[in-house]
Amino acid sequence: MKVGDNMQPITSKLVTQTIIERPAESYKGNYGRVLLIGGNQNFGGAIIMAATAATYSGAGLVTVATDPQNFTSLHARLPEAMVVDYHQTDYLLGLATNMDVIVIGPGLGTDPFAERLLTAVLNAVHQPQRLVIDGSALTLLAAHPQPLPATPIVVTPHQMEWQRLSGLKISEQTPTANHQAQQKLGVIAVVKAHHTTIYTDQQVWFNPGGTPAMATGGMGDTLAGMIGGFSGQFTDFTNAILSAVYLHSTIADDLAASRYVVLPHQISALIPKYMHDFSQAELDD
Ligand SMILES: NC(=O)C1=CN([C@@H]2O[C@H](COP(=O)(O)OP(=O)(O)OC[C@H]3O[C@@H](n4cnc5c(N)ncnc54)[C@H](O)[C@@H]3O)[C@@H](O)[C@H]2O)[C@@H](O)CC1
Ligand SMILES: Nc1ncnc2c1ncn2[C@@H]1O[C@H](COP(=O)(O)OP(=O)(O)O)[C@@H](O)[C@H]1O
Ligand SMILES: [Mg+2]
Repeated sequence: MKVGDNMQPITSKLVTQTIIERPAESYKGNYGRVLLIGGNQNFGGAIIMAATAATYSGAGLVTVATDPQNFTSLHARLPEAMVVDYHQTDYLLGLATNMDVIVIGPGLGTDPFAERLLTAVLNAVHQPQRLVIDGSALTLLAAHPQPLPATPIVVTPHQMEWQRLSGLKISEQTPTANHQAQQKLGVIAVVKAHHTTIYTDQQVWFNPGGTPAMATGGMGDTLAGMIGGFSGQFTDFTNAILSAVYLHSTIADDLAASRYVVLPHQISALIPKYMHDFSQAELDD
């Protein structure tokens, strides 16, 4: 990725300013109610990894709407998460309306059920809920374009999902072309790659971190969960997204110093420690 002249790096200072120390007088309701929707019968791991990342990122309350077959395996690793059968659409939409953040797509699949569920959720999301669209939900959106809710939205495609969504072949995905495509979509775009780039209406950012040790299934599901967890806690949506992208690769880079591959759950396990360190770091003047 050629660094365009108008691209800004995400800096540790931005992360330090975003991940602030928690006031003592607070409770879980202050730290975001996050709903994650995905995990069909083949891709249960995706939503488990996303929910794990959201929980370890400090979300106040995490609910997972998934295939019931995943309930036991999810609770085996993440008793903190509440569950709902994503086939119970009316009940799920009732829950969704009280959520601060909704993450949809990890392991969702692209069958007709998934398509109907995505449409139902997109029609139900309302201001000021924050929406993270990842994985299969992006592939579905590209195949079946539909109006997006008027609320803060971020999409987190890898380069092939971005090709589907933007129409830009991977070889054409330059910062300028990506920015134009993002402006047309009217959402924040996190285009994941060796150096992930992030596009908002105002600015193009690039993530200085990243290692090929991250090239393993579940790494993007984990990022989607981190973005969801951060978006439920930090006021500025863009800074929450940028901080999640930066921390995701910073943890991986540190682990990759002594590991050939970094596993998604290894990153999630370290999120609380890294968030602590950034919340304590002195703001360099
Ligand atoms: N353990 C699990 O349950 C996992 C489930 N996953 C879920 O599986 C579903 C499908 O996601 P996938 O990304 O696997 O499948 P996709 O069909 O979206 O993407 C895979 C295809 O895109 C191409 N591709 C992907 N990234 C590329 C890149 N950077 N450059 C060039 N070509 C690229 C691959 O060659 C392949 O043809 C998603 O819902 C995802 O969340 C994956 O996250 C993997 C782990
Ligand atoms: N060579 C690489 N260098 C840096 N980061 C990488 C590399 N390969 C993959 N990643 C990161 O791993 C993640 C892959 O996302 P994705 O393909 O959606 O994974 P998933 O299998 O979870 O869907 C992205 O955050 C991407 O930036
Ligand atoms: Mg993915």
